[in-house]
Amino acid sequence: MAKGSKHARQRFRKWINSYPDVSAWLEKYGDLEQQLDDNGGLLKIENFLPTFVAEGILEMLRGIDDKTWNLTAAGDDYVHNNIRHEFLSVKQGPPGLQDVFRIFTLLLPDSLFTFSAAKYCKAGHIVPHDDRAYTQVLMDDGSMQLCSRTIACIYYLTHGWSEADGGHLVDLEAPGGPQQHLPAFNSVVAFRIPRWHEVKPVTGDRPRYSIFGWFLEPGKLYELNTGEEAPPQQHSEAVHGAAEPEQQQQHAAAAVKQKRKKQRESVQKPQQQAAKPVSHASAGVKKKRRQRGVPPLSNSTSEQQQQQQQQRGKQKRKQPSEPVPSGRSAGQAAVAMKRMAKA
Ligand SMILES: O=C(O)CCC(=O)C(=O)O
Ligand SMILES: [Fe+2]
Repeated sequence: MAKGSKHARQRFRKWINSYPDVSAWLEKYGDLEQQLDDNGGLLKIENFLPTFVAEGILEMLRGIDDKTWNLTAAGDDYVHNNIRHEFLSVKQGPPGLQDVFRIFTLLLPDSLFTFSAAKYCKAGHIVPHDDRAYTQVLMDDGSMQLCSRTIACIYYLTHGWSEADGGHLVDLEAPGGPQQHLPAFNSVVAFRIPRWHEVKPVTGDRPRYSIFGWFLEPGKLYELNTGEEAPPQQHSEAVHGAAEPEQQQQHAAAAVKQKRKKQRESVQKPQQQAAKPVSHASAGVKKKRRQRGVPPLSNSTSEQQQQQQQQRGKQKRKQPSEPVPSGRSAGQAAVAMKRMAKA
């Protein structure tokens, strides 16, 4: 989008607020969960949005001033289960940012979610982690629902990102060994959680912009990482970029699929029961949510809950990258989108 072009900005705003346009565009990507299953749990999509939309989002993120970006960082104190990371993030941000997040929510319209924008400056990074974490969600009926992250989704926005700029997302569970993904402009990576990965330090001077977030499911779907678990053995120093022989790749993909299926089956049943005491949402509400097809419930997080969450984070920090939940709910955006659909 030409800088300062009012027309381009209007076109961008109109598109992100048009349910028919957004949903028609996303339709070509099919069912996200199915795609993940068909691709060994991780999916990469180039040219994810129309270029003028990607440009519009980038312009919005570039326009966020330094005061608004929050530093998200932790040292390497593994005793307290911290995970080294450092980058800037924003959950509320400028008007329109929620509209941007809403686009991504439509990849899984009936799921709860939480999205933020990120800016990694030079040296910004996250060490290996697997994204397991719980998030308190305030439901429409005023109850709190403890949710687990189930799918991660990251959308990259910096133009002309090259190998020399660093900041690669490294998939540490790729079938053939660690696989680097260049955070290329207008590309998306989504993967099922847990999955070990890291963000290599940004080495160039240009910021690495992204939208990142998670889809959430009610309940404790897994145990949290105690900090003792290590990332999968890195087979070699070299990171795999080249394709494996086809047969080997298929075997590996099948093995990952099988492993994921087993993981999901084994964690869901017992953990959902374990989640009951923390969930105040009515059984009916939960059932409906599980059946999908019912608009997600809003989940704005109150001040008090934010504090509790911060406190918990201090005591037992599990994952690096989720900023303190802000008032904006997981479900609200999708609900708003549904309203748009009716309009
Ligand atoms: O930005 C990325 O490539 C990944 C970010 C990430 O792993 C996280 O926020 O947990
Ligand atoms: Fe992550």
